[in-house]
Amino acid sequence: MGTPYGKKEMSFRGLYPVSALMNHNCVPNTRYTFNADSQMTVKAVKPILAGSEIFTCYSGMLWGTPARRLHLYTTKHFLCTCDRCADPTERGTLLAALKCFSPECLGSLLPLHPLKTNTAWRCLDCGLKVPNNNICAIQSALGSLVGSLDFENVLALENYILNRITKFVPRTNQIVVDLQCRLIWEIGEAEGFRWNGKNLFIILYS
Ligand SMILES: C[S@@+](CC[C@H](N)C(=O)[O-])C[C@H]1O[C@@H](n2cnc3c(N)ncnc32)[C@H](O)[C@@H]1O
Repeated sequence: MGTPYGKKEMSFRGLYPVSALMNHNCVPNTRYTFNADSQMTVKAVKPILAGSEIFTCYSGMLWGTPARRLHLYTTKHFLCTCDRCADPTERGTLLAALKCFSPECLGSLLPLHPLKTNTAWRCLDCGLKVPNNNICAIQSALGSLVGSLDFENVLALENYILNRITKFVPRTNQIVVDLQCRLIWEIGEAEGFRWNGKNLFIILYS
């Protein structure tokens, strides 16, 4: 367990026999926190009707469907089939979307059948169909790119988001969202850092 970003990440294991009864949903109805004594608190994030199931999320909330499903499969041994996983657009968030491979098209590629692991992907705009192995190659190259980043260099990170990564993926993609969260984290933590009042706004809202 740990905080998602930055130097304050920590790792520990514990036995939580009551909360361990919760099943997973990619749109859970609870969230959990730990205090300094490692006690866990589970809170509802929306009204839960008496008798309905209480869910938690075992995976990254801001990861796209292929990343969440792979993580759940390798760590918890099941393939999630929840409504969010079944929806190619993930409720319009387009977190997994890649830029269309066709040079003239500005559209986004999304999985055609997200519950099938080897699904082809299709452009929402031009309809171009791309086989799953091409998509995996791009995803792995993007993972290596992000792995080489220095997350503590705030200006380099901002420049990277504005000028480099968004050449390859749409701004909705989980990598851009994750980098934005890291940037916010770093700005909040950086000693004496002064926000110029412009760039972050552009990153977050353009
Ligand atoms: C921590 S246990 C959850 C409680 C468990 N269902 C029980 O009855 O004790 C985690 C396991 O529950 C199952 N599980 C949880 N959420 C699931 C889901 N959305 N779909 C399929 N299996 C799930 C998986 O086998 C997973 O490894």
